[in-house]
Amino acid sequence: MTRPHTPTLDLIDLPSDLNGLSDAQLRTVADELRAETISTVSETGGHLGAGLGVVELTVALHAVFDAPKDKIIWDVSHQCYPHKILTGRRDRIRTLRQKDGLSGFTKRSESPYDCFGAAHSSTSISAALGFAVARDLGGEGGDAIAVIGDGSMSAGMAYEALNNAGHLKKRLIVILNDNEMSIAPPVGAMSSYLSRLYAGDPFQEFKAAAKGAVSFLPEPFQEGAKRAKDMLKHMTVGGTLFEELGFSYLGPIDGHDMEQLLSVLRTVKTRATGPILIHAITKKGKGYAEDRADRGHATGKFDVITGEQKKAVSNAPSYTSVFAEALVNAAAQDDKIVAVTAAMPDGTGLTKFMERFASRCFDVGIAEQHAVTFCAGLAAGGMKPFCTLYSTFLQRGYDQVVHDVAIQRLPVRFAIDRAGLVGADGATHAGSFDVAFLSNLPGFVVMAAADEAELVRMVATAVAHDDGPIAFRFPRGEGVGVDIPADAQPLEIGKGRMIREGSQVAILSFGTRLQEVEKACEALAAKGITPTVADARFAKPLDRDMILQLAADHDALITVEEGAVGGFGSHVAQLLAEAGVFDHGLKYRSMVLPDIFIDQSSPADMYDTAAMNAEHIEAKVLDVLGVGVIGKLA
Ligand SMILES: Cc1ncc(C[n+]2csc(CCOP(=O)(O)OP(=O)(O)O)c2C)c(N)n1
Ligand SMILES: CC(=O)[C@@H](O)[C@H](O)COP(=O)(O)O
Ligand SMILES: [Mg+2]
Repeated sequence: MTRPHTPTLDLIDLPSDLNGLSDAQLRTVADELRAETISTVSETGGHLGAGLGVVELTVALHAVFDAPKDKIIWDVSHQCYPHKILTGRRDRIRTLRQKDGLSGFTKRSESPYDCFGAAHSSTSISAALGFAVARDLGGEGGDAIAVIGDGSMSAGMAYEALNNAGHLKKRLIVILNDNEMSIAPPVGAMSSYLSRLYAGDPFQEFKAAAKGAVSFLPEPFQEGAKRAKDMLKHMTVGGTLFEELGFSYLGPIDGHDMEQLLSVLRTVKTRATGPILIHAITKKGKGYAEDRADRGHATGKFDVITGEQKKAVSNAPSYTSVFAEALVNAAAQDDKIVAVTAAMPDGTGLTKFMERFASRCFDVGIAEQHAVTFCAGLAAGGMKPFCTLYSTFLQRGYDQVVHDVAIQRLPVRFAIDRAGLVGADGATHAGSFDVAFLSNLPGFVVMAAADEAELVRMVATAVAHDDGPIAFRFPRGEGVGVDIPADAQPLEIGKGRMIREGSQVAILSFGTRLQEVEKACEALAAKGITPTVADARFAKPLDRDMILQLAADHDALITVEEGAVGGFGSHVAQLLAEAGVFDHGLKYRSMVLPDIFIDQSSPADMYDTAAMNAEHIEAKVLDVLGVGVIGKLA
């Protein structure tokens, strides 16, 4: 594609290069930065809308503040592409989200301008407050500035931070980037409250004008401050929730109006003493995707002129859609089934459920902790809640899983999407830990689907299981293309299944690595080795009989799972050890994700890094049998 013409942006390598530019030139930088962002994401895919919404804010922040001394902390940081372009990474920006390329999020190891890494939401105010306190205690840094979206303001952590900041009264700047969008349209009373703060005509008719803001302003010692004063006369001041929490509230301001932004930020920089919240109104997807339903939140590669996305042809339905359809079908039969998502109705497939059973589907906003305990309450109240979260985001609700669900043995059904390595979102989004952190909880049932037919069976199993918490996990992306049972029956709890009988070595798979195991077996067959293969289905309770029989019948047993150490394989090892099987010479190997955070790439490549693809399984079999190890894997 033709790269956009960016003569002014070409002058900028680092934020300090913005210093000599006039305000008019900064406006031009913003326009060119927007074009460069669109052009980049058209080649890489990724999070487009959020970045487009903060282009002006990014330029203004870097023009007014002095990063990396001043700490600019991007919440979630899916909006950080313009920031990366301005902070010495423009030459690599088209490697975004690719193997060995730039991360799609801020990452401390990538640049000193990424002072705090993120990808999960609502951490920025806490981190900024930490920087502010460190600074005041003699640590490094100047100003601490958190930029947080309206969607991310739904999470409890943001309020924990505001509460603490309002009390500590440190100089701290929070910019609330309010675009009235999360990934989906925002939900909740707080979202309505923010909208009320600028109800009507956002930037013209603000009644409760000058009082607080004017006292906050400097004498008009420069042009910018004069403009700021004129503007702030029209702002809503006084009585906001943020002020009650101890913040000065400035806003709402037009987050695309460079003049307003520069004026307000310069004023704040000069005058702020305590915590201050600037409420900026922006449009997600500004300048390219603002009219789309999703505002261009995330996209594949696309043609800039037509907007058409270059989609890979898929042969099988995604696991997510198979899950969603199975749940909708189950809910049609059972009116006790309810579904909960934490701001990911599309990502989890629950949109379908919402359309069909609106009163039984709840988008609670970005609030995983609440989602879990809300489900606990629903279960205690006699419903059958499906708490539908990505593995990585369930991490945030762990105490709730333990304290509110497991200890009370409440039958919350956890549908865990994005299990295992997810690809371009990288380490922050990998679903690596759920098997480990759920399987150690007394009374939990933990399942992993080997394919989409199994997933449907696990939905049926979860519906039927009223005896305590139950979880099933499945990966991002397409299924295998197997037939899906029309009338899936619940599985017997704690029973695995034999896939094929062989000899010498048994491979016990948990989850979708089963396809890689099958491929490995084909390669091994050519070498005259025919492993037994079983699908464990359950990490908890384990199929003790099957596992002990496999151990008795083979020289070696290998477990394979898409999770970190401490999960399925560790439980199998514990069983074998306790049963004294090792005393009789069984060779045991456990293939788990390695003890590193794996950076973004394709899932297949990430599993290659993890040494968990078919060739690695084949090598493991050869190794454990002492047959010799193949080529590059030696
Ligand atoms: C804890 C957590 N839950 C869910 C997500 C998925 N997620 C990423 S961005 C996003 C929406 C954020 O909305 P907002 O903060 O308003 O930013 P915007 O995209 O509108 O700029 C969500 C739900 C996440 N990153 N972290
Ligand atoms: C930034 C974020 O957390 C989400 O946008 C995430 O990238 C979505 O991932 P999926 O594409 O797997 O739904
Ligand atoms: Mg938003």
